[in-house]
Amino acid sequence: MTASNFIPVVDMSSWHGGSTADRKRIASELTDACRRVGFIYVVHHGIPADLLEEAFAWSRRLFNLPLEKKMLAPHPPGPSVHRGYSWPGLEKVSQTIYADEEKDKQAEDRKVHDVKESYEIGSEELLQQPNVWLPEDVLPGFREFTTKFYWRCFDVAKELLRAIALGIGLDDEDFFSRFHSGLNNQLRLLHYPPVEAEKLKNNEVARMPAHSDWGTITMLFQDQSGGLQVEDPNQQGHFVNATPMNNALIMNVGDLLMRWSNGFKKTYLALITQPRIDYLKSTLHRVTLPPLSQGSSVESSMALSRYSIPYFVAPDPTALIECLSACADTQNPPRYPPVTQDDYRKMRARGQNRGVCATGPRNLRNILPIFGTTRSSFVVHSAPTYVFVNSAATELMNDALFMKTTLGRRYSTYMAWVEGFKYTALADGCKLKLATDYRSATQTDRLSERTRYPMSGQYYPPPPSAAGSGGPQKSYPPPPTSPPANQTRFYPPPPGTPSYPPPGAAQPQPQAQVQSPGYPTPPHQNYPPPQQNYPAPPQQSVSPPPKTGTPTSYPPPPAQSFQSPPQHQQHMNLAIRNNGAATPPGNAPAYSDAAPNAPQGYPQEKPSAQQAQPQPGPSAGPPPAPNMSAGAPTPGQFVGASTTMDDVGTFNGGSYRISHRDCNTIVTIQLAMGCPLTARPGVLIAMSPTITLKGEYKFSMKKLVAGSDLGQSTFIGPGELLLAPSMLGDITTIRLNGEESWSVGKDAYVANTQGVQRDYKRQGLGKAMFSGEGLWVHKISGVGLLWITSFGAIIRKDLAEGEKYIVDNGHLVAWNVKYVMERVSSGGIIAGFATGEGLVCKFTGPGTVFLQTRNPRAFGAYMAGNTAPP
Ligand SMILES: O=C(O)CCC(=O)C(=O)O
Ligand SMILES: [Fe+2]
Repeated sequence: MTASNFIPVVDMSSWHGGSTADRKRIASELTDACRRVGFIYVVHHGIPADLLEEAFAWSRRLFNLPLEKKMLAPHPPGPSVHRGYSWPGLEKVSQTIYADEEKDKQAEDRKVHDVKESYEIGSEELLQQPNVWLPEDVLPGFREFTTKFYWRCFDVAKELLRAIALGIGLDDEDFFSRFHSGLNNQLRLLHYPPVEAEKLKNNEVARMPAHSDWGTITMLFQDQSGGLQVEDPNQQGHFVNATPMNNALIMNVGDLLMRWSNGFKKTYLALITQPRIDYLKSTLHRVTLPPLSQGSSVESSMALSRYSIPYFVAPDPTALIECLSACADTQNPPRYPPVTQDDYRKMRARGQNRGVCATGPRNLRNILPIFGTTRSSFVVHSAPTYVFVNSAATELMNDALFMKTTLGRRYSTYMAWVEGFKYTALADGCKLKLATDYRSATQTDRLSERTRYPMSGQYYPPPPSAAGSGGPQKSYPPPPTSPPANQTRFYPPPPGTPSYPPPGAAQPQPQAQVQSPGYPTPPHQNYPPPQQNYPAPPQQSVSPPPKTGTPTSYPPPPAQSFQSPPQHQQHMNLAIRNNGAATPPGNAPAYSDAAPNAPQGYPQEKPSAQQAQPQPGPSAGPPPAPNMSAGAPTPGQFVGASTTMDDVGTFNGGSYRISHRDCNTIVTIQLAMGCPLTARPGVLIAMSPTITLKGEYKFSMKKLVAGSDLGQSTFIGPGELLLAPSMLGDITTIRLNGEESWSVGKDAYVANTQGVQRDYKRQGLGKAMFSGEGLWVHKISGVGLLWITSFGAIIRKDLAEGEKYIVDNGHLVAWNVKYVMERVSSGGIIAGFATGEGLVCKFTGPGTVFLQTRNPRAFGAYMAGNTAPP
């Protein structure tokens, strides 16, 4: 079958200004083609040929730039922002569904990189996805042209959406337009470099594997090279050429229009339902070897360079895509739960980039090993939704992603993301019933984005210049040398919170790397801004006590007058917020601007855009000086390392993101080729198959006491790692600058980058040691990043020179301060904890102490008390 008689052609010339009959005819031709094939050549669409030529000329100019220039606008890590330049091999498109017996084939396929480069452009209005532009002098005029072209394409898109609304039979021609302000579309410039035809044919490399698009419609412009193929909806797995047609655009239906119209993907649902034919199809398509010219053989041919420009039309992020009543009836009830564009996009993006397909049910089985559940089988039924663990898999009908988290030793939660909604179940034996089916989930289980989307990252192979280093581990090609063009952006606070101005001209600058070996640094990042601004402490004082009654007079607080942290740091206080009532009366000590002898902060290895903004956490720069009143910090003066916002950053050879900080914290680490990372055994939850793992055990006498605490796992990139501690708590990053040594509690150590040294030591307790109990800690020094975990939230306390502070042992996480350990008897300052008495540590500044808000032992005792039989 040839393209011309397979993909219908629709001529829009009499759409504009045509009679009602003309418009109805065009609308029904278009919609009919959407029903039968899902792909349509649209001619006389309204974009002039010379404008299209110009667009291709800009694309060629862009991709002809040297790599290091293109890397000045790198695609940010993670699936949430899809903008800027993606180098060959970065993205792996996949949607193929494999039968169980084809597992090996699928694993093989995932190793095949997509040989394409692309540049994604969105609207400037979509703040969640800031554009990543090249510096203007690298390609003057590029930004202006592509922006203009973006909006020109949208004009055409609006007409196509109108025609579809009319063709479906909606009374309201503007129905779809109302969900499309245009800000959420995406213009994609694509270049497929020349490649040996034989390699493409043999699947040694790919151009773009079969997939459906995620939005409402796609308008695709392609050059004359060929290679685009569309699946024949009547013959699964059979693809036909979408031969280039001069000046035509190819329109195809995306998943969201399919869902709106109660459409189907034959591949998934035809097996279980008899689909009606009148649904709009989101058809699989791919880019592969173009037809060879007559007489030439695959062995001797090259697939030439190919350029294409898709324009993805998507509803606004919050638009709820629900089955249209015109497309459902009692025989054909809605097939898909409502979903917002943003939810759906994220679900697809996750699968797309991780090499895990988020929409193919059978791919669940490929996901399971990633989450370490190789011995379990999961079965998902549509309604009610059940998950069976350790039982035989039968049939999978929903699109789902699973993740397992462990709560202590006994309980596991299994979370399923089905069609973008989260289900949670607690294992009781081997059978799990999910909490909700999707209908109730849509109303009651709309959890926060962070909770619903656990996979924060994706595997980014290093840029091509960095690949293939076969040499010794420490010698890697240099990272890209400049930051993305646009890093100055003011992110408005959420509604209802006071807003503080953005940090002045604090644009992150590339900074010399602190660590010695040079790994290819992942591209500089434009992370989303912190989500929250916290209100400033109120200015007013609490009213003085009433004059009547026995006046009680308390001695004034010690004369110490510590200085206030800079204003923005006060706002970052998350651990204890000043609600006004606790503000000390007017005689509070005077504050000045800077603390003498305040401990020095940790140098940034590489500042990120986010780090230029006020943010909490140890990586946010020098610790603020404490603000003391009556010898204790004034409420509002703790610097909470605790936060629910993601902490993101880079290090030499990788990047990290700490997310899900609602007690389910994970750290996602991207490692460049050859970059090592050391972690505590057991913290791994998932990793890319490209990571190599070296288990290493330092055996010594210490092991007798240290047990597994001295063991370590070393992971070597490239790829992604997901690490999580076993406790319910947070994770914090400490940047080590080589000049200090940290003591880290037995259970607090999670992982560190190369350059960090770790030992396990018993603290010299001197006369304070008693009853054989000691305090074993990790002694950590060197240069690099260290990740620690807490039970509960983590609080950072910075101590000025000579400042003293007492902390219960059970709440200690890490410190770099001198300390003295003491036993405090029952009724002492630590009274009230489950142990009744215990060790406390008295610290003397300067330095920093990290505390955890919960005491694991106390919690253990509490749990034991509550789980004992009555
Ligand atoms: O390059 C092409 O022709 C197709 C591109 C495509 O399908 C996509 O980017 O989704
Ligand atoms: Fe596509």
